[in-house]
Amino acid sequence: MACTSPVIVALDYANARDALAFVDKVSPERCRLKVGKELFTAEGPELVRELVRRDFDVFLDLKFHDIPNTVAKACAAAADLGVWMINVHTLGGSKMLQAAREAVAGSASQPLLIGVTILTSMGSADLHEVGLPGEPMENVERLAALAAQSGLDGVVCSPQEVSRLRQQLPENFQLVTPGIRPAGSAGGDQTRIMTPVDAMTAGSSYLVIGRPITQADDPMQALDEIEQSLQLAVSS
Ligand SMILES: O=c1ccn([C@@H]2O[C@H](COP(=O)(O)O)[C@@H](O)[C@H]2O)c(=O)[nH]1
Repeated sequence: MACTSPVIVALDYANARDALAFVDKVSPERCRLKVGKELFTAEGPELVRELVRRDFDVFLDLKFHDIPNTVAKACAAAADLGVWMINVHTLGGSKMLQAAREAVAGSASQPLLIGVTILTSMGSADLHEVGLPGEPMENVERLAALAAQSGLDGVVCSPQEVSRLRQQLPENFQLVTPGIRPAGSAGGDQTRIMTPVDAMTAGSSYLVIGRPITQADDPMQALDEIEQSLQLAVSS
């Protein structure tokens, strides 16, 4: 059975043992899983293959950003792992994005190819520091348009940009949103945040959630509560 939940749990663990202790308690129908830089650097592709073998939809969040040839080769290697979604930084520019698009199109498994716009940890002062003028919103809008023109399947953005992007981009364009914080949970290093229900109401396709689940005293209860809040919002 396919997963109908929008929740992608970020497996930001230091090692495979800790990650699999969480994974053993969930099923592929219940949630999707994200493997990011920490876990991938520690454990490599074999853990990704194991999650794919267990039938999970895996988002391999390595945010490739390099010259077009290198990114294309990295995307092809990522696609060959059989993952469901991969990503690149849109700030790599259209040549890099199109090279990634062609590499994925030529792969056997053809994962969704998503472009990271502006990291959800960044506010306007952080953008100005690196020479990007304006607010996160206008930067995200510009980069999301570039991603769409370059043939990507969607973008990573904060939930705060979703309702604006929904008015500008094709209906089937995927809006993948980290920066999700249930009411009362710590923001940590995230700057542009929203609750799971508000993000879905705004039009997010997927909610990427890490610490509010994985660092909770009881991760399964935290996941349950998020799921229940989403179900209640749908039924009300
Ligand atoms: O702009 C981005 C892109 C990726 N992420 C990743 O999402 C999760 C969020 O984890 P939390 O613990 O829920 O903050 C994490 O793996 C990031 O690498 C992001 O946060 N923002």
